[in-house]
Amino acid sequence: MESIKIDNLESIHEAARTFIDKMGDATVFAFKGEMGAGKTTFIKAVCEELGVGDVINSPTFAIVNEYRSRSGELIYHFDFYRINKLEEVYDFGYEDYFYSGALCLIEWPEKVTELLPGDCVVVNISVQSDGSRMLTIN
Ligand SMILES: Nc1ncnc2c1ncn2[C@@H]1O[C@H](COP(=O)(O)OP(=O)(O)OP(=O)(O)O)[C@@H](O)[C@H]1O
Repeated sequence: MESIKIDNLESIHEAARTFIDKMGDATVFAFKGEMGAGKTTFIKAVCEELGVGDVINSPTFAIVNEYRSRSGELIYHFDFYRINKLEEVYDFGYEDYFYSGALCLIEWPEKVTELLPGDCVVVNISVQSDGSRMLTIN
């Protein structure tokens, strides 16, 4: 397990670069954390560091947003918060995304636990008493 501390919003890009350095060959990342923990904010910083030029928003209404990195690689950003039944994810064709080899950054993976690939990396984001965030990577 590795940890990255994010002291404040000013240092989030530095934390995102540290995270990118640790990603290795993994492609599917599940970001867990309570509402407001900072999942969207951190994913946005990671995407910006990867050179995504598009606007990065939580895809709450779309389930998935698709971006391209500076080097042209596909990035999928999921938010499964509104998923109520796994069938909704089957219908949407999750395998085409999770097993595509493209980078998948997932918010609310708890909603689709059964469908996540075995080699999915879990990233927990927790709010500390001083407002900083602690990322733990498993
Ligand atoms: N590292 C950080 N330091 C300080 N504030 C932060 C940090 N990360 C996020 N925030 C702030 O916390 C708030 C919630 O962040 P964000 O929307 O990213 O949370 P979330 O985990 O995606 O929430 P939800 O599950 O509701 O989508 C925002 O106002 C954001 O600016």
